[in-house]
Amino acid sequence: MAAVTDDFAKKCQVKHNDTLGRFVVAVDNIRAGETLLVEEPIVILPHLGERRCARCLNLTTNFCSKCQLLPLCEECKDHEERDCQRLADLQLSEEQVQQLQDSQRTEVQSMVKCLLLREHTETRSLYEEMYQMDAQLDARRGTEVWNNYQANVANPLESSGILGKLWQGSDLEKDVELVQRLLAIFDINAFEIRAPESGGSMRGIYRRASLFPHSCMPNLVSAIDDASNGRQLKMYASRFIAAGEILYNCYTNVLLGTQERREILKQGKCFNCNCPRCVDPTELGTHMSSFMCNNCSSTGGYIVLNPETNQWQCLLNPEHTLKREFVANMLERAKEEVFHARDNIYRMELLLAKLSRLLHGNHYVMLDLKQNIAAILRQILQNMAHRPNRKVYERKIRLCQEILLVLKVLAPGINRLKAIALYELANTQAELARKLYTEQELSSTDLLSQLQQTEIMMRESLRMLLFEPLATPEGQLSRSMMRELKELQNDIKILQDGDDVVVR
Ligand SMILES: C[S@@+](CC[C@H](N)C(=O)[O-])C[C@H]1O[C@@H](n2cnc3c(N)ncnc32)[C@H](O)[C@@H]1O
Repeated sequence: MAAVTDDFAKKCQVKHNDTLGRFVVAVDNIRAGETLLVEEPIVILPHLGERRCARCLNLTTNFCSKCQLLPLCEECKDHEERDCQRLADLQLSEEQVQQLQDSQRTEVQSMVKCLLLREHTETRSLYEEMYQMDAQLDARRGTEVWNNYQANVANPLESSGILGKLWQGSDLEKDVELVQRLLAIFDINAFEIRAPESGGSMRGIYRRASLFPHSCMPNLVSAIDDASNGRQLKMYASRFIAAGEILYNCYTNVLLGTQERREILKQGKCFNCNCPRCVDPTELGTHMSSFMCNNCSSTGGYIVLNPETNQWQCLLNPEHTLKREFVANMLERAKEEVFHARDNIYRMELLLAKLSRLLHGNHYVMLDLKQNIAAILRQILQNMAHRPNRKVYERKIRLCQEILLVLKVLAPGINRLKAIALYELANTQAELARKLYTEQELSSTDLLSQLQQTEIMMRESLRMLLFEPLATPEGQLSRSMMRELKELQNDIKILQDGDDVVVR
């Protein structure tokens, strides 16, 4: 566990300042796609409210019958012997065990898993490194999260007697905030990793990767290989990085608006993000949080949150404003409507048309709708029994182009979302061109030119995805794209040789 490549030591330097705490800078120039770090997690934890088998990480409600303190699913016979034995040796009473197994207290098991790292000489240094991570205790003390953790994790651990028994003879008991510190370290430093079941996720704590500060315009990409239970993390440069530049990861979803991203970072990670995107009310001209100005919409007037006045004001005429409560209520309603329209393409298209009178076409709520519509169109196009007509292809192409335009600004360089949107666009354009050619609505010269354009997009997408570890869904996609690209190149060659019958 927790092996790390030498690249980090060679290419990165850890520094400290008052704003960022510890952060990392590039020692030398770094090429786009260059790997900086390959690292295994110190520990893998379930999300709050979930329990996962200590052996296979599948969701379970069962516990190991020997130690009774760590979850073990029905399929797995045992978990790590030294952990099991150490816990069994504590000889907790039935009542104490019950207290710790309470279904409201799932974080207790995560804490036990981490405390066990300290118990073995092989893993003690990992525990100590984890303990040094940023915890932001001053910002968290007395908050709702703190109080919940106190009631559901710290107090039960304390009163069950497990801490006293584990720490007998050491002075750890004097550290009255130790449990809160570790819980805060999980919240502030964890990376989201894929769980064994489809769509599920878990948390991973990584020694070096947790040192990278956040920017909503990062210059790094993180990818977690989930081929095995190892969940190896790779961090690579998304663009050229000059020596001395700070290396930034992104802790949030780039397809959220500034207020939402900042709120997540403030609540979850205890800092105010002041990256170039967060301080620009137009979000680098994408208008991902902008409203239409009723008075100036014909002349391109958009209402944005003016950082100086803290009011929603039109960029063309600051007299035109929206009340903060109106903005908040409107967005809440819009998100609810999007949620209810999900899976129904007609309702989503109607909602998109309705919201376009209020929100900029790139507003993050609009982009969410567009992504959902594009996903349904993909399913329709994949099922030829639907006999999709030209308009379906054209609609999907348009949506992919609109999403891509925003991503090109927000995520310059290598980016997974951009690569996938580009692939979706290329693929749909090629399918439409082939369909039109078969229906004799496109000449072989036009088909050739369309397929050549598609090839350029496909190669660009593949160029980005090839940096992904093979065992990730994106890594797998890149392998199937290579096959598609070969077929495409084959068709292009046939058309160039003038043997168009084969392509039909
Ligand atoms: C995962 S840790 C990063 C490493 C941390 N600075 C340290 O000293 O260990 C996340 C914490 O770093 C700080 N941080 C990261 N990015 C920041 C940013 N853009 N602005 C201010 N603080 C930031 C915040 O305190 C945040 O809770």
